[in-house]
Amino acid sequence: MSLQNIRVVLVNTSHAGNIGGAARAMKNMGLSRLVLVDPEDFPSSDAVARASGATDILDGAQVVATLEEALVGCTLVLGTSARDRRIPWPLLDPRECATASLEQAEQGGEVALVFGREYAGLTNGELQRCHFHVHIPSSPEFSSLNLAAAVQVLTYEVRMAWLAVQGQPTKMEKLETTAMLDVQPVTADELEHYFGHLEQTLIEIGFLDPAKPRHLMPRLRRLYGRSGISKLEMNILRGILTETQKAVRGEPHERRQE
Ligand SMILES: C[S@@+](CC[C@H](N)C(=O)[O-])C[C@H]1O[C@@H](n2cnc3c(N)ncnc32)[C@H](O)[C@@H]1O
Repeated sequence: MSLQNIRVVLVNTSHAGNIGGAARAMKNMGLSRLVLVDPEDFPSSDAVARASGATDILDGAQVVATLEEALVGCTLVLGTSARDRRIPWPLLDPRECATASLEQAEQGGEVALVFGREYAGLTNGELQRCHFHVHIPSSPEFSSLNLAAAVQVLTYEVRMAWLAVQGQPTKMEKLETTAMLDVQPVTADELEHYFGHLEQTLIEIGFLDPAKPRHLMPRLRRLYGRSGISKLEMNILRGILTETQKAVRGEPHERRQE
């Protein structure tokens, strides 16, 4: 499972809440290996609170004293930065970063996604330890994301790349039964039954005179034909017709509960 070869490294984080937020983001996206370089406040109840259930990631986090220790065994190191640095460096966007990470991990390599301090980011020395720099293309006027939000963006891209490699869908496939009915179009025969029901009801309420039908039904057919009606919508319309018929016939009817 290649995602296990990708670690998230947080360098010298000040706010424990951001560690929790990063853990939550990682777990949401299927990543599990968190490495903390010299965190200011960890373990911490703030981290647990922000992790919102991703406490297994916090419990399993490796705490080390230096970035060198965090990068032991890594064959690809990607350092994130909110701003341009003085020395130009090979730069990837988050999508390219995810593809490169997955390719490396699929080949059995070890990948580190490195994130900097809340107030100062990564130092130039730390960035120079990275093979590539990654910049999230945020607004140039306000380019710095919250640390946990930056982790979320990169891990999301990793997940999308991973799903593509696995051939797994990125859309929810199994809809609830009601939701299925809401998107499934009605068939021609269901529509025919509906038109029969509609015509009968229009006659019963006195809106359609079968002796002089004019062009009412063809016009209504044209109207419904344009609407791309779903099975659920058809069920609602059929229910309205049934209740209308009961009302004109003086039969008792049930109040509909939505
Ligand atoms: C709050 S930012 C640090 C901002 C810091 N003033 C700086 O100039 O780098 C904390 C960390 O989030 C990540 N980050 C925030 N915005 C980012 C962006 N637009 N692109 C890439 N990483 C970003 C980086 O890891 C950064 O070190």
